[in-house]
Amino acid sequence: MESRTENMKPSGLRPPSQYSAAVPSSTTMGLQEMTDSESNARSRTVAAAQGMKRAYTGPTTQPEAKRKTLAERAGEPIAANKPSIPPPTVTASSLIRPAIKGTSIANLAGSHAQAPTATTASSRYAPTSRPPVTNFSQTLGPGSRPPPTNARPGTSMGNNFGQSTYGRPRATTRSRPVTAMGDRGIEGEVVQGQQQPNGTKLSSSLRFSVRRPVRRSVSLDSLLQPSERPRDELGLSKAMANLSVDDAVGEPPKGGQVITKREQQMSLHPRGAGTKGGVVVNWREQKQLWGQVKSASPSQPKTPNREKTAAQPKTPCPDKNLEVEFEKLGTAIKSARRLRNSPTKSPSPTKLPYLTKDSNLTSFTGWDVDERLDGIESQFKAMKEAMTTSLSDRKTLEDAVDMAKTRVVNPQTVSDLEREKQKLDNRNVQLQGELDSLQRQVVQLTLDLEGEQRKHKYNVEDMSREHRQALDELRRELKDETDRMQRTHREELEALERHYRAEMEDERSQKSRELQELRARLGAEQQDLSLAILGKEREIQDMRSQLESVKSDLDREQTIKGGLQKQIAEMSTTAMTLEDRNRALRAQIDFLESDSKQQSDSFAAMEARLQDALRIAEEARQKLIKEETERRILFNKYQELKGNIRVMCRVRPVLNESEGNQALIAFPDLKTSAQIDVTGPEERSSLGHTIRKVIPFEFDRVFTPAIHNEEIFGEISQLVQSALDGFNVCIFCYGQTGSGKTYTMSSSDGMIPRATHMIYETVTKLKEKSWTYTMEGSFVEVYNEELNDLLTPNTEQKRKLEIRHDDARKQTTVLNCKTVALDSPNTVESILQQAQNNRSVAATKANERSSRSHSVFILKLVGENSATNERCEGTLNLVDLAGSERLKHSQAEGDRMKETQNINKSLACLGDVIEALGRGSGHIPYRNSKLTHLLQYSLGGNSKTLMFVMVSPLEAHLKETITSLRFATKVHNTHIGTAKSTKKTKERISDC
Ligand SMILES: Nc1ncnc2c1ncn2[C@@H]1O[C@H](COP(=O)(O)OP(=O)(O)OP(=O)(O)O)[C@@H](O)[C@H]1O
Repeated sequence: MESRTENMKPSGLRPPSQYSAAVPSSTTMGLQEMTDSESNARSRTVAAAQGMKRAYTGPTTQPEAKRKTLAERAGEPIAANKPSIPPPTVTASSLIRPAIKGTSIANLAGSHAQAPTATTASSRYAPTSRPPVTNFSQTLGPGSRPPPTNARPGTSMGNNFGQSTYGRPRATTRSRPVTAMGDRGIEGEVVQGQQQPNGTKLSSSLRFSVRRPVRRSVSLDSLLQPSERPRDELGLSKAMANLSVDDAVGEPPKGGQVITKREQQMSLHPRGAGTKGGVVVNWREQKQLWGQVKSASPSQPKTPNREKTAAQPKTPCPDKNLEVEFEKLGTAIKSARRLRNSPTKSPSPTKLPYLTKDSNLTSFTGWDVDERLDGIESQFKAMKEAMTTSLSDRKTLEDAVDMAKTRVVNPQTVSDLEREKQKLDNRNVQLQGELDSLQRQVVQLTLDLEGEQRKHKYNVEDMSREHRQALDELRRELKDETDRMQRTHREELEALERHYRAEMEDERSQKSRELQELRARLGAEQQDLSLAILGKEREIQDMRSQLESVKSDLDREQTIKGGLQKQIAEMSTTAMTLEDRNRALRAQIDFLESDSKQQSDSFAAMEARLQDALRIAEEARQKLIKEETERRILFNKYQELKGNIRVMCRVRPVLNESEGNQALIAFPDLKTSAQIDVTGPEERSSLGHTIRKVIPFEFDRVFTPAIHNEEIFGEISQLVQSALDGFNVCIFCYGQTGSGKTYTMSSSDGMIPRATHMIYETVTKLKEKSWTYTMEGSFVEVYNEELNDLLTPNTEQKRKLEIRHDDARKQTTVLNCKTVALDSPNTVESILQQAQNNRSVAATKANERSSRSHSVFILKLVGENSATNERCEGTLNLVDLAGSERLKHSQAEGDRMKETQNINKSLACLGDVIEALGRGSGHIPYRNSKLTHLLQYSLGGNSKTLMFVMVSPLEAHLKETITSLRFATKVHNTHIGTAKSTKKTKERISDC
């Protein structure tokens, strides 16, 4: 057996002592007496080996197997002559493997000597499904089992009982001579039993030598066709194979013969016929025996075997034993299953040999008992079937034995057998000779083949060498070629690189030259362009100046053209008149030429009527001039009746939400539009309540935020007319910063442009009444009590302005002040723009662009009437006062504070002057401030003064608003010149 089997653990199902004691000694052991180790394939080997080891002291100590006598051999062909006996379908190992405690498959096999199990020992690793080996001869030949590997140990048939393998090299086992078994002997390769690691030679009796001869048998089978073999030889081979299988589990040899235990028990073994027990013969031994037979058979006594056979006590029929043992086995399996299913049940003491929970399971606690039991059961069934088959085979064999016995008894049969033996020997010798010649042929062929192989090998080596050399040569050439090509390519590459590099350098230098040229050209072009641009700018400036001059020329030409057109129109009118006159005169001439009296009377009447008409026209013209003069006097009286100093109030609208909350300002009398109610800030009443007073103010006119400049000018246009009539008129705007003074006075549709436009229109109309006017305008500002000329640019040297009063004419003149003749209405816009630019404007916290000076637009109007020789000289002063905010509120510092102080001072002086005028005081403090000094003849006397008090609608400016309104009320209550009714207003408390 294989050496590894020794390493296998012993079955835990039975103590080793039990099984080892049971195996070798008991020749009649039943199934129950077999240990699990024996029945277990893994343990079986050990058990067998141990058993064998105990039985044999060693192969070397055993005597050589006794050669079979002819008598012993005589019975064999008989059994072999029954080829119809079916081979066992179950392998020995498959029988052994599923066995449970107390069951020994070897014993089973031994007890049924008629059921040979021609399987290999390796079948313990093969399941029962392995295809059964029909018989020994069937395992040989092509297409049979695969050849065993060399690792396999020696066969069971030769090594153990035939001879020792000690000191016998394996190589010597090849090419064995023909054995006593005829063709079988030479078919099998005799393999020596292998030395086990423990030094013992394992018995191969548990294995079968069926596989071993396979390798050699292939060639030999091809040499010896089965059809050529005698039928009886085949039968003999099979019988021998069967015998060897059965004997595998047999006892040690007795007297040089290996006799199984079963053969000792039963004399019915087929090979026992004519002999005392079966002979264990492996192939090696068979070959030896064959030689022995050849040499010793003639002198071999025949009778002992026969006697031995005859003397063999007939063993009781094993069928019954088998059946009993099968029953026991079945019962044991059932019990085991029951025990498995009811683990709490104590095992019966009588069934101790079975697997119980008390069994020594330490080594196999991990086994799956159910699976194992299932396996055992299935294997048991298979075994049962095999045994059934074996029994039938046994019966057949028994019949054959009986027949053989009959032959033995019959001397004729013995002689027949001898003859047959002789024939067989002859045949064997003949076959041996053939085999020798065949072997020689084989050797020769082998030698030839080897020679051919050597030759071929040398040829191959030569060719491969040549090929290698050629290949090396080719490789060298290829390498050289590759190197050469690479060198060439490298050189070409370098040359190309040099070439392109040079080209690139050239290109680069050329490009850089071009770039430099381009840069130089670009720089020159840029210079030219900048020069051209400068020239163009100069041209543009020239063109602009030319355009301006052309424009002014055009204006002048247009004016001239207008005048000429007028003249043409007048001339054409005159021409038409003259033509009419001419026609009339011609008619008159014709009439006169007619020289009739009627014509003379008619002419005289017409002449008289013409004279009347001329007289009436003159009277009407005189009346008209007189009426104009009367209108002026009446108008002036009307103005004086309205008051020479008038106060109007204007509330500007809220510009946007960011300005803050709106003050509570009401306009209660929309009919007269003369009242304004301002709700004052919160106050504490005497009772401690928080109250807000509603302060009513009344003026000549109150303008709501919705009123535009046009409507406001309608109110002051009469004052402009007064100026045209020769009165001094002063219209000024008073109010805190941002209340809308400049907007009312100097904006594009403010009072100044509107007044000048009105004056132009009126002057044109007055020409019909023989009035011609000259208009001069000047713009000054009072800043920090200094007079500034706003029409002289700040860049120019400004001379100091001085105020001169002409008491006789009641006119004021400002020396060194630029005066502009207003010969067209457009001139006023340019004057206003120029003045606005030169006006002192500084940033304050109250208003970003607050006017820090009082500006005064002075328009002198001088009119002459050619018809009446009348002359009038009036002055229209349009004053935009500086912001009237209080110093505390404005938080002015430094220069701003000084400005504010001067502003407040001049405003205070204005109030004082107005108050003095109202009181009719003999001394009017005009000289207290530059402003009042400048406006001396426009305040008081027969001058007309209009003060606009400007009101901011914001809650934040409420206090300033009230202050301004109170100042305006004071002015409004001033009586200058004519009597004026004064109304008293009373404050009331609003609902808070
Ligand atoms: N009636 C109005 N309708 C529309 N906008 C107005 C009106 N009155 C004043 N404004 C605007 O209010 C702003 C302040 O007005 P304005 O400059 O005339 O105030 P001011 O009293 O002259 O201030 P300052 O004393 O600082 O010169 C301006 O932007 C102006 O256009």
